Amino acid sequence: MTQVTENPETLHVPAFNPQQDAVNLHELNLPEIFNPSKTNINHTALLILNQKIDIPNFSKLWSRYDLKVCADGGANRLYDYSKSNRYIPDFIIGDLDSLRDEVKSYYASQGVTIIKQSTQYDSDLGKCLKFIECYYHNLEQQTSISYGKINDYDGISILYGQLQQVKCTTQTQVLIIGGINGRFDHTIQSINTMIRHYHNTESNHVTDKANFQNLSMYYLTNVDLIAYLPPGHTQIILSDSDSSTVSFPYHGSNCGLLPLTSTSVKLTTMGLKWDVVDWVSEMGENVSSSNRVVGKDRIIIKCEGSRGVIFSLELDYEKVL
Ligand SMILES: Nc1ncnc2c1ncn2[C@@H]1O[C@H](COP(=O)(O)OP(=O)(O)OP(=O)(O)O)[C@@H](O)[C@H]1O
Ligand SMILES: Cc1ncc(C[n+]2csc(CCO)c2C)c(N)n1
Repeated sequence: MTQVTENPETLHVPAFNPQQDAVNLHELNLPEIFNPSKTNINHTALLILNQKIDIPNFSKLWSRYDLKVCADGGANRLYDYSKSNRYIPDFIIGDLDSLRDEVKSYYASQGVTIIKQSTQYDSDLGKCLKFIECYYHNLEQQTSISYGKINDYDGISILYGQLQQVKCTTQTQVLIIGGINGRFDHTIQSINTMIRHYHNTESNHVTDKANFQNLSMYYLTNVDLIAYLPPGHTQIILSDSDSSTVSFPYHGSNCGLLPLTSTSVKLTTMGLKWDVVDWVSEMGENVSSSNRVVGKDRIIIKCEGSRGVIFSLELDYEKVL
């Protein structure tokens, strides 16, 4: 039987006990996204796509993330963002059809590595994500990639295929700015890339799926954060440590559980204003939008099915950054 419960504005949600409660436990640690600590995440990357940068307190994110990559015209956006104090990325990657000449020569003069990948069978977003994985994989294996030797058609994709055969043990977190709420085809492809990445449907090397789960990716807009919650249980951490008070940054925030995959998903939640039990959700049927965070410290979401659900969460930037 499916069930929706309307909760009070604040709800205690007990910590998840993996031994007792289930296998396949994932964690979405919200404070770690805005202020990553080295104890939980080994590597971080900020990926700038080609849309105007309008994230409040962008400079804080910039200083808290290690590797900075711009996808093609994303470099124009970074260049235009601040004329007085220019932000210098580590890499610019893409087919380079959008990168302006003055931006290219400025960043080249600042030592930025510019990698052309002219294939039209992958988005510049896809190329950058593969590159980030290769970059950290390589760092871990202590091998050196000569970036000048990557073929300028699809060299990153080839390198990516080769590296997937070597197990990687570190955790990388990629925060992506600019992939959502501009052009609709790009927005849907951004969501598709996130789902695809998790389920590894793009690579022939499916022998070691764990490799792909070492990289987590999130989209940030000027109003919300978007994440993929895979099949299994996800514990969404709302505060740094267990506190007796309400976790203010996210408490009361609007959120959505959006079944933007190709199949239905059965959802059970704990910590939302409208919690559900065994609730079948799919496009064209039931979809939970305009829900609200009422859980103290955490929310727990269970997804049953072959695919998970997209989670969107409204942000109060004054509080989270
Ligand atoms: N309007 C937009 N809305 C959302 N995402 C975008 C938009 N424009 C670009 N992106 C993202 O930024 C990445 C780099 O963009 P790029 O500079 O190649 O833009 P573009 O030339 O407009 O893309 P395309 O060649 O596909 O038209 C793209 O792969 C995409 O993920
Ligand atoms: C079926 C199919 N549809 C669209 C494209 C075009 N395309 C996909 S990614 C990309 C690069 C964008 O920077 C381009 C042009 C294709 N190759 N195959």
